[in-house]
Amino acid sequence: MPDDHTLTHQITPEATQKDTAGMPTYAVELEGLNKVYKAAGNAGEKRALSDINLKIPRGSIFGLLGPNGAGKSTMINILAGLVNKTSGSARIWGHDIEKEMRPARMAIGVVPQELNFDPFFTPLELLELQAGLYGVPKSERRSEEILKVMGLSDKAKTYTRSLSGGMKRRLMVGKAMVHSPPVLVLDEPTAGVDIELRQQLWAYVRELNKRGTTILLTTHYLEEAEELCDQIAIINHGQVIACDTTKALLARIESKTLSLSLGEDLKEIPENLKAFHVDLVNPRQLTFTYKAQDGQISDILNAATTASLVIEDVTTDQGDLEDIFLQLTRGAHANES
Ligand SMILES: Nc1ncnc2c1ncn2[C@@H]1O[C@H](COP(=O)(O)OP(=O)(O)OP(=O)(O)O)[C@@H](O)[C@H]1O
Repeated sequence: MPDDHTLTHQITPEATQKDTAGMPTYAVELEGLNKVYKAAGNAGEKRALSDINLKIPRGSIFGLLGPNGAGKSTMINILAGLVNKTSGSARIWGHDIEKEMRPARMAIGVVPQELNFDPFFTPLELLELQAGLYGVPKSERRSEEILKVMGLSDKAKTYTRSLSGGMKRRLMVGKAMVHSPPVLVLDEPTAGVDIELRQQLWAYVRELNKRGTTILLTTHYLEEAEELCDQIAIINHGQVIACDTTKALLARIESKTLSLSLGEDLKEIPENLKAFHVDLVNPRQLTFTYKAQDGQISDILNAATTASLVIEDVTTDQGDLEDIFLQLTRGAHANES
């Protein structure tokens, strides 16, 4: 048996790639990707993806964010080969999902949202079965190594139904890694799990990424994307409405707020303040939203003084992805109407 380092390293993409120079710049590339679901009978069509262009850099942790029905699952299912695209192209690890179906499939592992294994199998049996489905020859299987990396060695031969929630989730990740894919897709990895378990899963994801696996994750938890992802794409109504590094996305948008607590009731926003993005939250509170990088804060305070406001307190808030998301989706709706 190889030593620990080799064991853990074996499930990484570097281990399967002999020549790192031959690796693609982008782990996943989508070009003009469209999906229209044809409904049965006369129910019409549903456009789920509209001209999606996306490049996911090799080695990144890439977040796909969007509200319910935005098209995230459709995109993932196309990559996983579970849904046929209507038009456009998708490449995984440089392989076209249609023209080079097999290498494309081998390059990706998908961890679905729902636990999808038989509770009467043991983790070891499950991984062996999955490896068989992927046609991994017995001599190349690494079930025990994977269990070790996922912290499940001592549970290798117990029924999976007796595993804790966290162990089951880790086993799902292990199952998606049996064929050593360089790209791992996690669909809502921490939906409905408690904070401690979420932290634990994040640590595993980071670890896999550090060893070279490119991670694509969908999430509703903006905090999760902010915490884990290098880059984020926000999709809404089947369209990419923003795609940037997490840092740039945070800096780019009007994400800071400045709240003024007033000593006297204010009936309406003074004329000279209307040039700013300002809300009269209640008669005693005015909230300004501004771009972090614009340095508008002194302009706002000067204007508030000119308007002779009685200011009792000033608070600022950094803003987070939730704010960005709301702004962007609001913008998208405005464009539509
Ligand atoms: N098999 C299908 N037939 C018809 N319409 C579908 C089908 N699957 C999804 N849709 C529709 O396509 C759109 C995109 O759905 P999708 O499941 O990809 O969104 P999502 O972003 O993954 O949402 P969620 O976060 O709720 O999982 C939705 O309007 C959905 O109703």
